[in-house]
Amino acid sequence: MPNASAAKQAAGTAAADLVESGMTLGLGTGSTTACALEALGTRIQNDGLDIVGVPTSFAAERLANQHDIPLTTLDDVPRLDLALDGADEVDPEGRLIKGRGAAHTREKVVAHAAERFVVLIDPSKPVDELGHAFPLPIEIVPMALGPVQRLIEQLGGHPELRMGAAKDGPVISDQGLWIVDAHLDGITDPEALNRTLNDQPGILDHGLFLDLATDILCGEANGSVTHTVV
Ligand SMILES: O=C[C@H](O)[C@H](O)[C@H](O)COP(=O)(O)O
Repeated sequence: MPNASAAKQAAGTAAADLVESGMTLGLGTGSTTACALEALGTRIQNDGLDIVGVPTSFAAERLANQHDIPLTTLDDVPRLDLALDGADEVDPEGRLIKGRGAAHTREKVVAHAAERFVVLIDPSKPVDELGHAFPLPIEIVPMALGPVQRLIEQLGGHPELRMGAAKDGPVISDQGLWIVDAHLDGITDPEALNRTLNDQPGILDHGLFLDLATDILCGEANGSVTHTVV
């Protein structure tokens, strides 16, 4: 992946090194996980690594195909050995914000099905408190836009319907739904917000990932990687 930073490459390579033949994998979405998929493709080609993966998005599916990574679904493989994925923010307790690429709903399904959920980041991702650097992505049924926007305002935040860069109108997720980015200026109680959002009709899922990460691999620009077990 020539455009990825050295830090992302380091995290991606370290993640691929955790993989053993016979494993079932969750294949995450984003630029950091793309480095891991490329490294896995190289191991398949050079070492005959025997794996099968469940992709978390159409983008991940296409990348996996490019790297000759065999694919399956959670219909056929109920548990995964390892899920590899990126994050937008990681707090000191290993709680995450994900979904800058609007893939968080499938990513959460896959992470939840995995024995280990390995999060690949670079030094720009660790934060003291979630929700300052990135808004919280919320995938919604389009007709629930008004109620969800009002909920975010009641929570003291600012909702923004995500608009397409390459098309007019809202970004459409892989599920055909819309994304509202909740600008919250800090999430002081992620567990309470998680419960509130999970209780709101019309929300399919949101980008708070709590109690899911088991390992954080943080790549550095010099090629070293810090492995934190959560
Ligand atoms: O929807 C996108 C995903 O949650 C990504 O895993 C996340 O945004 C991190 O992406 P990147 O590795 O490109 O920073």
